[in-house]
Amino acid sequence: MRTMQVAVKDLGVTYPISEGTLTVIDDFDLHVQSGQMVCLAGRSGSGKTSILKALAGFHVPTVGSVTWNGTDLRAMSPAEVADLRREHVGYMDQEAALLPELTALENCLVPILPDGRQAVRRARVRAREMLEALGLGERLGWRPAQLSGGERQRLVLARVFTQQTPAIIADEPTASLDRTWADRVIEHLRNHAHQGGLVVVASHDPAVSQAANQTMHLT
Ligand SMILES: Nc1ncnc2c1ncn2[C@@H]1O[C@H](COP(=O)(O)OP(=O)(O)OP(=O)(O)O)[C@@H](O)[C@H]1O
Repeated sequence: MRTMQVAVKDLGVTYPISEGTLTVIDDFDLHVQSGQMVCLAGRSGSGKTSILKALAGFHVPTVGSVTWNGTDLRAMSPAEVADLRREHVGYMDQEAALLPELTALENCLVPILPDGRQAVRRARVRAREMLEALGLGERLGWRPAQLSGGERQRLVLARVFTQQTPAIIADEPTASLDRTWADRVIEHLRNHAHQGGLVVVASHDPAVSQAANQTMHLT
């Protein structure tokens, strides 16, 4: 697995609002490398998702920098950032953007499509394994609307693991899961780090924090 490291330096996140700007994150620093799982904890609205989105390059920081393996995201074109996410930094969203017309198995293969037929064939085997491991073996041909909230969340996780990116960024990956499934998902994320992956998770779940090497509490 490719070695990854991410350095966040003096990060500031602001949003334009009708009264001017809202500063959500100010002067935030973080350093994570392969083999580590880091948890971002803190009250709702403290800015966890904003940090994860900056890490994944969904918005370029106005203040400070995010650097993956020595390359500042600001020096990368939008296409290069998209490639970074597809090949190296898998992102699992709270809103779980799944394509409604595609089955669970097909949804897992979407990020692999640009890699061509052979890669998709290989990924199909991996996708099945991940879906089975996450309790969706009987749901391979089902569409997202036919799944429960917790099943959809596990499907998004299966998709991220199918991508086999060395880094995984996950936003509240256990939020819709019961304790048993939440613990299994945490185990998968921890194993990814143990096997040399890099994991950053935003979570309210104390079990995620316990499994992580480091927890940063946002206020
Ligand atoms: N696009 C936006 N425009 C304006 N304000 C925003 C925008 N996105 C987020 N915010 C505000 O930024 C703050 C931080 O939001 P963020 O989603 O990062 O918090 P969070 O810690 O992940 O919250 P939660 O635990 O509830 O998911 C919130 O007060 C939110 O209202």
